[in-house]
Amino acid sequence: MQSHATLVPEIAALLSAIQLRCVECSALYPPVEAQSSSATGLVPRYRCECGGVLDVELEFTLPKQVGMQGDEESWHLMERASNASAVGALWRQVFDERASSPPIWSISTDKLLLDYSGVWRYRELILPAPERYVITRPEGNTNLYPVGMENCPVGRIGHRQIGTYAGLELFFLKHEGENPSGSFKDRGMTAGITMANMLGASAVACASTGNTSASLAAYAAQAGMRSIVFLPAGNVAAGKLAQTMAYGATTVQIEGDFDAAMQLVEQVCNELGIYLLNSLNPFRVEGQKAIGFELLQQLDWQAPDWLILPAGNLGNISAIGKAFRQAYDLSLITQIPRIAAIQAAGANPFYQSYQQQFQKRVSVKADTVASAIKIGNPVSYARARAVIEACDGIVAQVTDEEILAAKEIIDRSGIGCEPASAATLAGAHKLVAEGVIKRDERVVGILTGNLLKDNVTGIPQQRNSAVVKPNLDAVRAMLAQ
Ligand SMILES: N[C@@H](CCOP(=O)(O)O)C(=O)O
Repeated sequence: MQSHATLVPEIAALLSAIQLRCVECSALYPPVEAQSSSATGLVPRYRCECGGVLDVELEFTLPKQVGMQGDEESWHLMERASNASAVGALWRQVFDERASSPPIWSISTDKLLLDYSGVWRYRELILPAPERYVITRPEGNTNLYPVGMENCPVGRIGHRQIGTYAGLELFFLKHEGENPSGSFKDRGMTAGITMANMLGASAVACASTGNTSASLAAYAAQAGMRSIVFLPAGNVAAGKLAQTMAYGATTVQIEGDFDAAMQLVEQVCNELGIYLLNSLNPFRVEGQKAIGFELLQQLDWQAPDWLILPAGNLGNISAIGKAFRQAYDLSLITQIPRIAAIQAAGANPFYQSYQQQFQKRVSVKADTVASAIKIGNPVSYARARAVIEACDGIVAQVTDEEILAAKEIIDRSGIGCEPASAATLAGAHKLVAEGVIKRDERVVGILTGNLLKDNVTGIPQQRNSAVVKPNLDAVRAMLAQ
C-alpha cells in the first residue's frame, strides 16, 4: 500500500470525512492509520481495540446538479429543509434520474458509467469515491420477480408456484445471483476493491465458502491486483472453486472449516499488509447496502412489510438493515421493513442466540448442504443483532430437507438458485404457515446466488435422464412412458 504521505489529496480528504464506529463500544476510528512500524506506512482498521466490528459513518450530501433551478443559496436552503418529505423527494429524484437509462450501456455515452451500476447509482450513500478510482463491471440491476399468488402476471404461471408454496399473495424475489460473478458479493466487492484501489493496495485476500472468493478474484483481476483466497478444503462447490481459480486467485485450501479460514485470513492480512475483503471490512458492507436501495427503488420506494434472506456470515442482514434505516432517515421511504433472517438448522448460531433474546453469543460446528451459509461463528453477529432488534425482525431456522424442497420449487419455476438461497423460500413457507407473516403482507425475498454455483446439490443428475436411440420411434416410446 502507499504510505499515508503519498495518498493523493482528494483521497486523503475523502477518508477524513469517514469514521468507523465500533458496533460494541461505540469507539471511533479513522479508516486508515499511519504507522511507522508498518512496511507500508498505512494500516487499514478492521476491528476496534475491544475486538468489536466497525461500521462506516459518513454524512450524506445531495449532489447539486439535480432538480435545482435556483442559485446556490436556495440549494442549501432546500438541502436543510425542515420538510423531510421534500428532502426525500430530492433524493428519489437523483436516483430515479440515474436509473432512467436502461441497464445496458454504450461506451460512447457521455452519461457517467457509475449511473449504470446498481451500486454506484447510490454512491452518495455508499462511498463517494472519485470516478477514476472506481472498479465496476457494472454490477447490480438484478431482477425483482413478482411471484406471489396475486401479483404474478399470467405470463409467469410457472413463477406463481413459488407464491403458492410460500402462501403469499404479494411476493417478490430479488435474484442477486444475476450479478456479474453470480452472487450478491459483487455489490460489496466493487466498494471494497475501490477502497483498496484508493489506498494503493496491490494484493487483496478473503476467506470464503466460494462466492466471496469468486467475486474477489474477478474484481481483483479487473483491477490488476493479486488475489489470495483461503477456502475450507473439500467444502467449496465446484462452480465456485472453478470461477475463483479461472479468475487467477492464489487458492489456499486449509484443513479446517470456514470459521478457521476466517480467523487465519484476518491474521495473515494484518501481519502481511494484504487488504482484507471479507465483510469484516466495513466498506464491503457499505456496497451490499445497494441491494436494499435497489429493491426499494424497484418498488417505487414503497417499502415492503418484510424482507426474508438467508443468514450465514450475517453481512447481508447488516447491510440491508442499515440501508433500510438510512432510506427511512432520508425520507426515501416511510416505513422500515421487518427482516426475517433464515438459518440452516445445522448452522444456526444466530438463531440460537435469538432464542435466548441475544443474551449470549453462540457459536456452533456448522453442518448443512447449503455450503454458502455453513458458518458457525458469523463475523457480523453484532451488526446483525442490532438490525434485528431495531426493525423488530426475527430469526428462524429450516432443515436441509426444507431447503432442498424449496430449491426444487424455485428451480422448476425457471428461476433457479443455489441451495443457500432457497432458505429464503423455505423460511417464507414456514413463517406464513406459523402465522408470523400474514398471507396478504408485501414480502421481498433475496436469492443470493446463481443455480450454476453448485451443480450437484439438489439437482437431478444426468445419469437419471433417458438415453434413447436417435430415431423418432424411440423418442415416441420414451415420451409415452
Ligand atoms: N458465504 C460467504 C462467506 C464469507 O462471507 P463474507 O461475508 O465475508 O463475504 C462466501 O461466499 O464466502
